[in-house]
Amino acid sequence: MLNYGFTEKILQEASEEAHLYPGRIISQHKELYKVALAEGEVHAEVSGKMIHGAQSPLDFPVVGDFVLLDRTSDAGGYAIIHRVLPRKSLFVRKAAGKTTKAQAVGANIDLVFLCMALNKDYNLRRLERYFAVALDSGATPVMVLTKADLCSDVEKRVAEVERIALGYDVVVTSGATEEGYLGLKPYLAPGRTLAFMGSSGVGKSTLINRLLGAEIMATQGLRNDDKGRHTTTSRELLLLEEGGTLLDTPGMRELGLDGANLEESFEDIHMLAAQCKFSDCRHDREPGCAVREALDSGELTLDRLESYRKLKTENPYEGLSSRQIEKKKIDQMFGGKSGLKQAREIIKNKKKR
Ligand SMILES: Nc1nc2c(ncn2[C@@H]2O[C@H](COP(=O)(O)OP(=O)(O)OP(=O)(O)O)[C@@H](O)[C@H]2O)c(=O)[nH]1
Ligand SMILES: [Zn+2]
Repeated sequence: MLNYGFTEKILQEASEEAHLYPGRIISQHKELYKVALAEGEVHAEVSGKMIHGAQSPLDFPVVGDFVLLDRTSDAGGYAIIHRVLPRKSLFVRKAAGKTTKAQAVGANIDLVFLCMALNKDYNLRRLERYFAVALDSGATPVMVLTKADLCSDVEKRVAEVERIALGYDVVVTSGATEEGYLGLKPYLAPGRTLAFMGSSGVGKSTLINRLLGAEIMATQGLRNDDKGRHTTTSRELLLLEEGGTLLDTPGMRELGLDGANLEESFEDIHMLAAQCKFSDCRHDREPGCAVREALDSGELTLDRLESYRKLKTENPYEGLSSRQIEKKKIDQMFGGKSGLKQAREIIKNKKKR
């Protein structure tokens, strides 16, 4: 049980409803969940009450969630999920079009490896976006630079990434050697849930297989022969040999560029902007602009400022959490300008917290 990341806090919360049993979602296929309990694994569905009471798709369980079930065996029919326990973190894919709603892709991830390869894939601006998504989720990000064997200037790259990492760890790995993954090992711990994010082909599977160890690697091999890689029976929450769990879903891997938290990942620019003479400074030609001063002194690069500006125009919901986005949409629908004002207030308050 504890292997699957159950903490004292979770068990405490679960014990408040003594007639229900705590479990953790290990996979999902449409409305059918697979849940790990102390007694084993069961198939489960959500209760009718949960369906009717749901206000958003985010109210439903997702892989990684701790839930409360009505039984410990599905021999007589699917178990029923009655509650989703409070989440420590949540990764959300934000709406692409107007009709699609936010979709949860992973819950209760403690630490997320943001992978970028040290070859042609290397792109600081993209890493900044992943970083922002991670900060938005509540998980702790770790920057992972993969394929070190393909790079002749690793130190320079590390220094560049450290400059955008705001003090979070930067690790270099390589799948080319047996020991190339060892930099990740210190992050494994019993009860801790890890996940990987990064573009396709950067070497996530290669690293994951090393972390999983021999036994589960065979399972992975089987899955690769299979067209449907993630089927009802496949597990998306995996136990690691060294302790801890790995949450690996297609949705998590691909989770890209929306839902970014610009407030935190561009903290340096925000701090500079706060020192501009005018509070509505556009950092263009205004006198007393701290951002332009930083550009002149080399403290801030033009690249970074431009990627910030670009992201800002691409993501009108910058700095807002999923809940706040919903609020902002409503405000915009009914309040026009005042709605926007309110959104700014939210951002300000968020920063203060
Ligand atoms: N040179 C080199 N090649 C690597 C390294 N790690 C992985 N590769 C190769 O890069 C390719 C992609 O690696 P994967 O581990 O499948 O990448 P991934 O990030 O899991 O990709 P998706 O499954 O699409 O998300 C494979 O051909 C690997 O053999 C590395 O450290 N160095
Ligand atoms: Zn300015």
